[in-house]
Amino acid sequence: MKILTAAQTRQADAATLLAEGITSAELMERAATAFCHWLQKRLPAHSQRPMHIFCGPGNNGGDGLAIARQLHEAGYQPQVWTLPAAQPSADFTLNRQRLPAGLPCHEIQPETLPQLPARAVVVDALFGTGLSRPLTGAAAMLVKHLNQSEATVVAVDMPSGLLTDAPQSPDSLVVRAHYTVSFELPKLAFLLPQNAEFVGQWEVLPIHLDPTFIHNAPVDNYFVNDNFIRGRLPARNKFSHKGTFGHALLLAGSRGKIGASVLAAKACLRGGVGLLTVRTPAVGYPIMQVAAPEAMALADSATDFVTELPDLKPYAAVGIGPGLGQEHATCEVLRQLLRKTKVPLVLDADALNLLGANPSLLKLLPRESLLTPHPKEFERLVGKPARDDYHRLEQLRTFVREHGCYCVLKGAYTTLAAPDGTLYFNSTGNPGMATGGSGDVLTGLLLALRADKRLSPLDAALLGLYAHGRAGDQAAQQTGEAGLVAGDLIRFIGPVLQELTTPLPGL
Ligand SMILES: NC(=O)C1=CN([C@@H]2O[C@H](COP(=O)(O)OP(=O)(O)OC[C@H]3O[C@@H](n4cnc5c(N)ncnc54)[C@H](O)[C@@H]3O)[C@@H](O)[C@H]2O)[C@@H](O)CC1
Ligand SMILES: Nc1ncnc2c1ncn2[C@@H]1O[C@H](COP(=O)(O)OP(=O)(O)O)[C@@H](O)[C@H]1O
Ligand SMILES: [K+]
Repeated sequence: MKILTAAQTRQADAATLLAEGITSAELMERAATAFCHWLQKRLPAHSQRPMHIFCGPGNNGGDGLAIARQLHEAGYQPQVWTLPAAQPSADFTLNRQRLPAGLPCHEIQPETLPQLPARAVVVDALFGTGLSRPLTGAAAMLVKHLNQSEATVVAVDMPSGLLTDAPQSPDSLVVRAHYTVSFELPKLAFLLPQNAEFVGQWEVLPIHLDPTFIHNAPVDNYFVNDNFIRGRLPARNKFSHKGTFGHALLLAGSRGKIGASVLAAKACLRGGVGLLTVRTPAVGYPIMQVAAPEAMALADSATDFVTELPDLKPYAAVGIGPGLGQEHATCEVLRQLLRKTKVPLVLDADALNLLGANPSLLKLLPRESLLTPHPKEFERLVGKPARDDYHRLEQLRTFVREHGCYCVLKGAYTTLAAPDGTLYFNSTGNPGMATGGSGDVLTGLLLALRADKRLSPLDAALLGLYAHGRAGDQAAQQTGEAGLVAGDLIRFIGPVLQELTTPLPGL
């Protein structure tokens, strides 16, 4: 799914009007109907909860007025409030005129702000994608009032005051919505942690914007949902053998962190790798042999950490990092690996910390390597903290372009950056996965997919992220989010990959 900018969203609206030969008011009606269906499913007309719809002067306010009319027709009894405005938009004016006489509509004045008890439902239709500057005056006062109330707030398209694809100044007022109901495609603002307190739980409803426009729109950002992943994982050929899916090498573990290497190894095996060899410090050798008998273990001559790089000839991909530690000798293993490898690399955890601490190593990074930092590891890699989430995304684009690599910034909506700077925001996963070892599982899974020669680097990374999150979602259904541990993810990897496998064409 593409993520359009605010400007592209306007163009998509215009293209739709042209392609379908409809008026902007008709498109607005479509958005309002979609919103009302959403609300009606959750809040029946007979609930008797007081409802206040706040409308701005533009088309977001126009949406609010059309929503008020439609809800009124469906038996709700909303109160409508409009901001004083010199030049409301044409569709605002049209929908203001279309409000039925029996529907109360007031202009907002400081002294007439309505009481908003906890039972009240507020529809925020003040500003959407057309916001061009921080809120001031009556709008600012109203947003303060909404945010101080305990009412349930549902934002139309955007929480008012939030910019669609750029940070607003830190002291700007933004509505804190519990729900944001948007149209057609997700907005970049919804995907960033710093906006979570405003956006709340969000949803996108289809309003059938022109598919040709969307198809042709050049974008820097994609939202990775089920449709976007379908068709990327080919079915296994009947005559495939273990060589088809590659022999992976994993360098992981140190005393006290052998568990990380076990989690990564098991995830790699469940990810469909043909063969797996794990280089482990001597202390991990018996553990690995017992915990993951399907993997071959190569014991290092050192007891507590990895000091030797095996001969790389047999391997189709190499993963390094989980539980590795940052000993000097281990750093030298990483240096040799970066110098010698001719196959895809997956780098995680301490391998990334070593890269961050030794800039000379970063220069050796082979092109198309896949790095999987969480935000702190990413900060160490680039050497300076991000000003905010938008700046971090810019740092991410710069980093992948400079190093010709793929980089996965982990978190909710884990973000994959491709070497050309395109960003892919993953849609699966849940906060139950914020637990030690989830990242090790991801590394193992990505290693398996990078060893599979049938997959491009981009498809391997996208599939890995999506399947990892979906395994987390399925695991959490059984364990609950709090009860989820990283090991639970592993047994769902196989079934999830099966679900994502492209079936034979139907007859
Ligand atoms: N046009 C269409 O065909 C559709 C538009 N839709 C709605 O239209 C919205 C976009 O409408 P608009 O482009 O009119 O934009 P908005 O309604 O978001 O706001 C624009 C208006 O607010 C003013 N404004 C911007 N920032 C302000 C500020 N800080 N303080 C005071 N005034 C400010 C502008 O001068 C303009 O009058 C979308 O978010 C969506 O809700 C939907 O109905 C879908 C279809
Ligand atoms: N709130 C969340 N929503 C979705 N996924 C999450 C969330 N929190 C963490 N995750 C996922 O869990 C994994 C955690 O990885 P990481 O931070 O490296 O942990 P560890 O080092 O303990 O393995 C990442 O893949 C991340 O995307
Ligand atoms: K809004």
